[in-house]
Amino acid sequence: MSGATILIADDDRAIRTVLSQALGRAGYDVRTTGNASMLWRWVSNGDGDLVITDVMMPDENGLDLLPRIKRIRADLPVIVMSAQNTLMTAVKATERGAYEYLPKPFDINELKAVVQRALSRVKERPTLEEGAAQDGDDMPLVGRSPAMQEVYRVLARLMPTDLTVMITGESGTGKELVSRALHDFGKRRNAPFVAVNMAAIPRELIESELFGHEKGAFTGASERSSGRFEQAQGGTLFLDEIGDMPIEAQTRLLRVLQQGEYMTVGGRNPIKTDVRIIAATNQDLKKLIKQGLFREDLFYRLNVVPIRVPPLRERSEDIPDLVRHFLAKVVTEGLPAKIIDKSALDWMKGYYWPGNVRELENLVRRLGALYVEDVIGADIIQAELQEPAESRAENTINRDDNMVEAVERHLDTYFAAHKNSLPPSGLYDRLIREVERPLILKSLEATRGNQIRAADLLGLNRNTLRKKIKDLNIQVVRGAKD
Ligand SMILES: Nc1ncnc2c1ncn2[C@@H]1O[C@H](COP(=O)(O)OP(=O)(O)OP(=O)(O)O)[C@@H](O)[C@H]1O
Repeated sequence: MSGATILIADDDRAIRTVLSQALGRAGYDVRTTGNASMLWRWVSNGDGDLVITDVMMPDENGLDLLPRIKRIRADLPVIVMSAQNTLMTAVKATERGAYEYLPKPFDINELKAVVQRALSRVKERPTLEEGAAQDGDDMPLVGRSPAMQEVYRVLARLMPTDLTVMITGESGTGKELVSRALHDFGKRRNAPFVAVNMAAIPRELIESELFGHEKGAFTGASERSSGRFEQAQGGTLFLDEIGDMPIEAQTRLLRVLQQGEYMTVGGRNPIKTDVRIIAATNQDLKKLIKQGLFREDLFYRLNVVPIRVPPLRERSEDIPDLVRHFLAKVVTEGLPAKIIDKSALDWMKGYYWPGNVRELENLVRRLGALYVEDVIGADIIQAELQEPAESRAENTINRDDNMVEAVERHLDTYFAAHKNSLPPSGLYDRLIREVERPLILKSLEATRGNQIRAADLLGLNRNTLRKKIKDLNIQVVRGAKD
């Protein structure tokens, strides 16, 4: 729709200039203003085919103007750009009827593509009623890094839809929190959110857990029982650790996604279902597909919109905000208030965070519970977390060392870091766990996930190994062919 008129409101002259040049060159008529009142005047006069507005302007917040624009000109697409890059800005912009939300800084070509899309589809997007969004303090997801903003942008676009979503990310990155945000701010928010963790349910019970069972369907089924699909009716079903779903249950799930109905275990009549599915995994599903452990057709049904939650090490700039958030949270749990100083924060930014945000949250809780110091410095953090990412390579066991020497050196550093005090109690278990985890992981790798052979290799009883795998939260890729 070349020749269309675009109205731009931003109090930053440089942005106005860049946008008006780029869009002018693309063949649009562009009008710019530095305040919201001029924009409102143009819109109420019926001018313009599309609006691009900033949020913070000297006379009014662009997000407050948005519902008024939509009330008088519902079809006018509005693109909101903002440097206030929180999930709530993205959610509010979407809820109030923005066509698109672009966190600053953005790529000018991306903006041009959005403008083109908006003008070729001048049609009102479904908007949500207002009132769901809350401000600042209750922010469900903390962090304003570019990596998280991208997540927020996708979330905001998905909220008014029922699309199936697949959330991937390492353990502890916040996948469940993302799925909750999608539900809590989406159109199903008044209906149930039901979360099921595939890894936590015995495999033989998963189908009955999800779809329910009839009385007498199997030994022990003395009563009819409703499944999670029934409990989530009208709402959202969050299928966590989807890679652990047994293949028979996958077939059943695929049928639900294809036909919108399912049968209980032992049941004869199909039951209609209206549930939004959000799946999550920290495994590589493509690898599981190759190994015949995950159905490819189910993968494509679930992977309609993929969201990757980045590991914490890729967004270390979020660490200070997250630390502040967790410090405030532990105070509400009755633990003393602490300050984590800048040297400590800097050190944390260089750490690898294998357990991601969960590890950070647990660390903050430990600091509150175990240390008498009001101000926590880098030495304490270092002792708690052992070693920063950069020094990891130097500190790992030197190939020429024997293990005893390496462990001794490691412990010397650990004790030295505590200077005149002792490390927190529980050292024995902590250290053994640290050795146990890689030992079991490597043994499973060597036996390609075969637990019987791994138990044999380790000289452990099979049940003991199984329990350790569970306790240490180790993901086993099962069934790989030798
Ligand atoms: N961005 C965030 N802001 C605030 N808290 C967060 C954030 N991300 C994660 N958390 C917190 O970290 C912990 C782990 O998050 P969550 O359970 O959502 O991770 P997950 O990726 O689903 O983990 P797993 O794969 O192990 O199930 C939770 O206590 C959650 O509240």
